Amino acid sequence: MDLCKVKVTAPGKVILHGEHSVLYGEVAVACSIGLRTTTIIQEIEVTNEPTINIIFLSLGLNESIPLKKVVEYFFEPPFSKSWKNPIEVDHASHLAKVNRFWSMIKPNFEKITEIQKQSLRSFLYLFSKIFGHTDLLANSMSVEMTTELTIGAGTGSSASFAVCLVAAFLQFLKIKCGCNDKIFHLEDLERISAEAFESEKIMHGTPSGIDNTTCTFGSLVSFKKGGTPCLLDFKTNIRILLVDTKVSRNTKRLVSHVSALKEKNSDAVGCVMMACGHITTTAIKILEELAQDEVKDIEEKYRHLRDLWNMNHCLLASLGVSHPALEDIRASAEVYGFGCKLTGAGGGGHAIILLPPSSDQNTIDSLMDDLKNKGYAVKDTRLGSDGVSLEIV
Ligand SMILES: Nc1ncnc2c1ncn2[C@@H]1O[C@H](COP(=O)(O)OP(=O)(O)O)[C@@H](O)[C@H]1O
Ligand SMILES: C[C@@](O)(CCOP(=O)(O)O)CC(=O)O
Repeated sequence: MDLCKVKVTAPGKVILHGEHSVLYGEVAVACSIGLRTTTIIQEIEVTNEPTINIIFLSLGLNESIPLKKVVEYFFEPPFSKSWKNPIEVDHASHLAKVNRFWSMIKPNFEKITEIQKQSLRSFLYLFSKIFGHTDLLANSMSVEMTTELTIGAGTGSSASFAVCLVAAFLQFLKIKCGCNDKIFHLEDLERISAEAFESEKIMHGTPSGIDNTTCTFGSLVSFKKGGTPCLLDFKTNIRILLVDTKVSRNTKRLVSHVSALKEKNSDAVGCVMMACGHITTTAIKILEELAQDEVKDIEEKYRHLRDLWNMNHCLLASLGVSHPALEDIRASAEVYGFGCKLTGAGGGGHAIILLPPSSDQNTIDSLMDDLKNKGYAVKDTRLGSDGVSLEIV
């Protein structure tokens, strides 16, 4: 049999509306973006002991572990030659087993960075869960991961990472089982999102599920606390600038800040949250209209969206989750008449700037230059890119 090679990409995401207010019961909406993570799995003919080579380029991580040890430690009969029956494991005990394995195989595991530890834990958790009842792995394999996303800055790098890994493992398994599918079907996507959610739990404890859903399916996902993320049945292709303040922020701290503010000003903060909810609902309606085949008054709709982005930002700023760098970016966008808001928890992280289709490229270039000269990182990308995809290799 030929040596197997699989290449998969998955998008990152931004929260368009509903950050913070989602925690108080309001609807939020997230959207995939055109910046992607890529995973390549390649089988390598065995010359001696087979190994799994983990190469996470964005983390400067290159680890090699003996395949035999992984198989002995995690794999269990009954062995199957089908990819179709996902294995259920108890999350906490499987993760504890993964942690024990890493401490055993890599005695300095506790000394590497927390970011690297998280990625290695997730990797082995997913690998052993997906391949754990198969006896199809004999050769060495390399798993290489790269990303266009900034890691740890609210644009869904962890979900994009997990979705890519699961999708690549699943496709690898399918090929090993003799299946020649060249696309992911709905049941594959549902499984990819569900398995990636387990990795999100490793990274975040109690994730909402909005990130893994958005990075798997692409496009727009709405979400209410305590509910299941809902895939909106329309696509968008809006151009944005994604601006990285390079100011690190702590989501938990910002969430606590808002909660303390609400304790003291329950009605006022309640009204702000409700206003954010109204903005989300109106924005979804406009996005839905913009996704129709024949759209009337496009420019007017973009002006309306711009107002909603600006209003949403100011409401978030009133909660104390903006930052001078975010305000600076907004001021630059305002000079050119563009709408702009923080995305995610705020306090730094990223801002998004809405670019209507009529925007003049020279104007966009000038704005980008202004922002770069001020020290921000700027990416020109689109909202609503495809979800996880198989690439031909
Ligand atoms: N390309 C990647 N390669 C390896 N690990 C990654 C990659 N992207 C993200 N991660 C993992 O995801 C974690 C980032 O999660 P998080 O802090 O939630 O950031 P984000 O908001 O970007 O998802 C990192 O600590 C790292 O463990
Ligand atoms: C502030 C919050 O609403 C969004 C956090 O977004 P991010 O992880 O900073 O992208 C928190 C949450 O929804 O869990």
